[in-house]
Amino acid sequence: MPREPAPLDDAKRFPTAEALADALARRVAEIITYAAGARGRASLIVSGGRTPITLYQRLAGSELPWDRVGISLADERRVPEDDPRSNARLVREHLLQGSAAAARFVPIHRDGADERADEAACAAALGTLPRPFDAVILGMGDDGHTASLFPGAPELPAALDLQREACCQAITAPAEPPERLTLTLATLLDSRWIALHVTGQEKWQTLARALEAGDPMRYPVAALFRQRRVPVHVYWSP
Ligand SMILES: O=C1O[C@H](COP(=O)(O)O)[C@@H](O)[C@H](O)[C@H]1O
Repeated sequence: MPREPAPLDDAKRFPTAEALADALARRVAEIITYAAGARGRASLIVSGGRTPITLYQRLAGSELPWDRVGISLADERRVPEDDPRSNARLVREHLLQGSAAAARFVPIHRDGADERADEAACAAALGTLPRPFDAVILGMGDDGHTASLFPGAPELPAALDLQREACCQAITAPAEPPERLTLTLATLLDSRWIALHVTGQEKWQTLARALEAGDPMRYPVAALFRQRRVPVHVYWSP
C-alpha cells in the first residue's frame, strides 16, 4: 500500500548552501518581479539569523524593480538597531545593498517601546505593505522555532492561535536575547508563497522530527505544515 505523501518529499534539496541561495534568490526574484508588474507593488518578508546572509547577498545583486518592493521582517530581537543581534541591522547590511537599496525597508521594532506599544508599532508598520505578502522567507532554529515562535515561550499559544486578530506578538524566547517580537502565525500565513530556508543535517533531522511529532507547542515550525492557506516550500542543503 503506498504511503501518504509527506511535506519533506517535495523539499528542494541542493548540494551546497550557495547553490540553494542561488536558486532561492532566483525564485524570489521571479515572484517579486511578477507581483510588482501585476499589482504595482510587492511585499517581501524576510528573517534574521545566520542562514540567510548568502541569500540576501544574492538577492541584493539581482535586477528587480526594487523601488516598488516593500521589505519587512518575520521577527525581530527587541534590541537597538545598531546592536549586532538586530535582524534589521542584518537586512540593512546584507540585503539593502546595491540596487536593492531602492527597496522600502519597514522595521517592525520601535526602540524603547514597551511590549504592547511595540506590538502596535509592528502592526502599523506591516499595514503599509501589500497584503497578502507576496513572498515570506522563514528560517528555523535547532530547537524547531521559526520566526520568533519559540517552544516553551509563555506567549507561544497566543502567537499560534489562528482565531486571534493580533498581527504581532511580543514573546519571551528561551534564547539570547529573550525579548523578541514575532509576526503571529496568522499574519505569516497571510501570504501568497512561503519558503522555509534550512541548512545543515542537524536542522534537517529537527525538521523531520517536528513533522513527525506534528506538535507546534514542541516544534513551532510544525504549525506551518498543519494548514492549507498557503503552500510552504522547503529549501534545504547540507
Ligand atoms: O533567532 C532567530 O533564529 C532563526 C534561525 O536563525 P539561524 O541563525 O539558525 O539561521 C531565524 O530564522 C530568526 O529570524 C531569528 O530571529
